[in-house]
Amino acid sequence: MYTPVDKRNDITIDEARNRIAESMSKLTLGTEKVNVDNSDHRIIAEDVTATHDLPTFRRSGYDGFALLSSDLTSFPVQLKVVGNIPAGANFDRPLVSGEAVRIMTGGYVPDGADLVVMLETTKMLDDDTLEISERQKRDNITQIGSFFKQGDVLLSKDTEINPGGISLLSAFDIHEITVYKKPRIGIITTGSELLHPGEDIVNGKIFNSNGPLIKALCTENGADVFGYTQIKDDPELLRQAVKDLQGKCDVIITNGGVSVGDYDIIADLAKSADELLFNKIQMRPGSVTTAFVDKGIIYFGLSGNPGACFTGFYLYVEYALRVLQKQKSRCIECQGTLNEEYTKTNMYDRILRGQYHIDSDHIEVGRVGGDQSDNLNNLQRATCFFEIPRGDSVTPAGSVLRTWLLPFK
Ligand SMILES: Nc1nc2c(c(=O)[nH]1)N[C@H]1C(S)=C(S)[C@@H](COP(=O)(O)OP(=O)(O)OC[C@H]3O[C@@H](n4cnc5c(N)ncnc54)[C@H](O)[C@@H]3O)O[C@H]1N2
Ligand code: MOO
Repeated sequence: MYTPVDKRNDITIDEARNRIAESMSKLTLGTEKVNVDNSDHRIIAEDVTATHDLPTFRRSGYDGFALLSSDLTSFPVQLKVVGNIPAGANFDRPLVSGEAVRIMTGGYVPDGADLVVMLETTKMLDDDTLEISERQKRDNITQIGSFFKQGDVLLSKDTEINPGGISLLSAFDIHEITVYKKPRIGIITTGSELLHPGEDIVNGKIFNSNGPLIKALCTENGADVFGYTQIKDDPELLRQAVKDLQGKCDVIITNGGVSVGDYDIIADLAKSADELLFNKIQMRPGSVTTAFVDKGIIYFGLSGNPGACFTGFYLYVEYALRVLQKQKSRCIECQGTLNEEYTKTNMYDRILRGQYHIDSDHIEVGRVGGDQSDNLNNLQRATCFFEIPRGDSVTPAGSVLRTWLLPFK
């Protein structure tokens, strides 16, 4: 029997994101220790401080000679070369007036010496006599603690570590750091039309392309996919799939079944949840994207249509995962200039999958592939979204539009 459609309360993209941010900020991720070598893109859970000054010794910035600046009063001046200090070597006595040592970049500047003269501005008169003819402008010495003093914060809590940070920690011989655990995600794809990999194609059935899309996007965004399942449009199977994930996941992402059809089982689950965040957004595609909280887990119900699923992930799930990890979205919001007229109109803002080019003074955006929400021919190629404002007028070329540059593209 036909069931009347619920009236949904539609909200803007920004309002939906605000509701997500508020809910995500109530979740906390545990912490764990990881090896620094494996910490790229992990989020540091406590300040990491310098265990010692850096540099730990006065270091030569150039290949040349270390000497006492007080010896350079008149020119030319001759000094006796009393040793050689390659990088890594020690020099066990203070240098005294009239002496110089050959030194390499990174070499230990001996006590007493307060100046390194670059090799290019020196002359050897014989095997151990050095002549300097010019006044020196800089001492060319990197002083102890000039980069970091012991106790300085190297990387502060909630920083996303990158290879630069890994190198910094390695410079202090720090091998292990405390990071937040990765968000644990469960993915449930729904649809009686979905084939399993390797099955024969038959009328009405399709391969599941959104499941692998969501899985890859979660992984790319620093989450651990704990569960992944594909079920038919059956509320009992959904209940079982949710039960299997409860207690193991921070976030459950479902796909399909959020619209108003007879088999939209996620829409029904959302209705009985502890808190509905939204189930209608003033955008296309993905207007039925849904989010709710139930038993401490945050659910995102992404649309089944591939274009809508893709768009919904970046605008809401990526954003949520980043908020959960105390980071800003990696989708860079900016203004893009439309490269050609767009004639379709809609009652909701339309988020088009596009490509961008950075010109000298602006970012140009244009469509790529089809704009229908069931068309997946541009998911690989899309590098940005841009927003065609709602209304009934054509959007002319040159319009300046809200744009999001997509990460890892
Ligand atoms: N009467 C109405 N019908 C529809 C409305 C509406 O407002 N009133 N909204 C339309 C819009 S817009 C969208 S988007 C879809 C959203 O539907 P659901 O999110 O509930 O998704 P399904 O109905 O389950 O599937 C839609 C479409 O996507 C395909 N699909 C599903 N899962 C996958 C997958 N894992 N991989 C690839 N493709 C998938 C599915 O076969 C359908 O073709 O509802 C419209 N209808
Ligand atoms: O919400 Mo649907 O994806 O617009 O076609």
